[in-house]
This record gives sequence, C-alpha cells and structure tokens, in this order.
Amino acid sequence: MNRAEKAGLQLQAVAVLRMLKQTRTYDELAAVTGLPAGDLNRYVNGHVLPGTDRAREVVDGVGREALASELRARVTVDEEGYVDNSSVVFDQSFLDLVAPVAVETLEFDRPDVVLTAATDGITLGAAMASHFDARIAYAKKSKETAVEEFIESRHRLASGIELTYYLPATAIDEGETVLVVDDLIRSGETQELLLDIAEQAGAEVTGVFTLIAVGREGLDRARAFTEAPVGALTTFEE
Ligand SMILES: O=P(O)(O)OC[C@H]1O[C@H](OP(=O)(O)OP(=O)(O)O)[C@H](O)[C@@H]1O
Ligand SMILES: Nc1ncnc2[nH]cnc12
Repeated sequence: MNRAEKAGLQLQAVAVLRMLKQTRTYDELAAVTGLPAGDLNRYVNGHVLPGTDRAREVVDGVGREALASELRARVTVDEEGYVDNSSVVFDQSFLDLVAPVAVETLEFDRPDVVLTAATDGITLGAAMASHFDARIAYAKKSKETAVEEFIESRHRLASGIELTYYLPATAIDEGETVLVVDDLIRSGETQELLLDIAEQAGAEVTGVFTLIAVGREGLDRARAFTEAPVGALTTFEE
C-alpha cells in the first residue's frame, strides 16, 4: 500500500466513524468498534488518524454492517415488495461513504470505467467512479441527441415489452476494465443488458455491485454472465 492509499483508507475509516457517531455516544461507539472511547474521540475530531490496521478493521468489519443497516433504515418497501430508495440515491454524501466500503469488502479491482443504468444508478456510479478515479458511463433507455454511434442491448421482458439500453459507443474502449453498478437488482434483466453492453464494447468486467438485491434471482443471473465478484450491500427477502 503506498502513502496515498494508506491516507485514503485512514480518511475512509474516519468518515465511517463520524457517520456512526451521529447517533451514538463515544461509549456506544466503543462497544460497536471494540476501540477505546478516548481514541475514537481523537479520530472523530480529526486530531489523530487511525493506524492502517485499525482503519481497515473499521472499514471492513464495522463499516459494511453499519452502512447496510443505515440503508435499511432509510428505505421503505411497499406491500408488493417494491422499494423506495430515493432517500439513499438522492444522498451523494452517503453514497460517497458506501463506495470505499463496498470496494474493500467485496474486493473489486480498480476499473477504467464504472458502468451503470440511468436513472437511479447514476449517483452510486458517480461515487464509485470518484473513489477509483475512473470514468463513469451510463446507459439510457433512449438515444442521446447528436451521438452518432451507440452500443445497444435489447431484451424482451416476461411481459413481452422490449427493453433497450443505449450507450454512446465512445464511452468504453476495447480492452478497458469495467465495474458494473446499480442501485437495485431484482430480476437481473438490467444487469444482463449492462453486461452485454460491456461485452459488445470488448471490455473486461471486474465486478458487479448493487446497493440492494431484492431476492437472489438477480445476483444469480449476473453471476451466470461473469466470473468477477458479484455482490450487494444488503439483500431484501422477496
Ligand atoms: O433487476 P431488474 O429487475 O432489472 O431491476 C432493477 C432496475 O430497475 C430499476 O430501474 P428502472 O428500470 O425502474 O429505471 P429508473 O432507474 O429510471 O427508475 C433499478 O434502478 C434498476 O436499474
Ligand atoms: N424499486 C424497485 N423495487 C423492487 N423491484 C424493482 N424492480 C425495479 N425497480 C424496483
């Protein structure tokens, strides 16, 4: 780990601790993290940075669980199992916190491009791309004006309606690496289209990540299309 990566990890741990501290006393934070309350006070106030091992423990161990439960507390699920996650996808600061934790715990390699689907995947995609210093690309259900060439992927849904996503052909170069992300996966049809677009571009997929999986079908479907890691921050049972 070089110095910049070490500093990045230390600052991620501080961001996670600050988020957890918002609803906890230092003693409660000590109970969650297993770290002394006095040290936590110094980290949260920015007087001292946690060492690399402690920072990794916070980001890997505490971070993922804490962010998943924060996410679950924010979303609502209606009686048909549809999820309203607008309070998460509209909150760029929260997504900026999720990105490094997801990357550390699911062990995604740095991609050249983070690929997502408009609309609701865009803010998570931006957070992931910013974390990796990678480009973002989002496929849309309509063609952008003035773009001459598109990669398109079409799929007939169970209802018979056809779904097509379009990506400007210049968004991904052949041989580049791509991390595919979205806010939510349910049937996996959207991920299948994104993975097909990545394949048409001649890209190598480094992983698939979603904030929420509703049931297992979508993740299993994505796994059938790539050997790269596929994961969700949290899964809701159907
Ligand atoms: O796994 P699937 O069954 O394909 O469902 C997941 C997709 O559905 C939602 O997008 P939606 O199509 O509602 O578009 P939006 O982001 O513009 O709301 C969500 O943001 C995912 O992209
Ligand atoms: N918001 C949502 N909740 C559950 N399933 C979905 N499929 C597509 N969008 C969804």
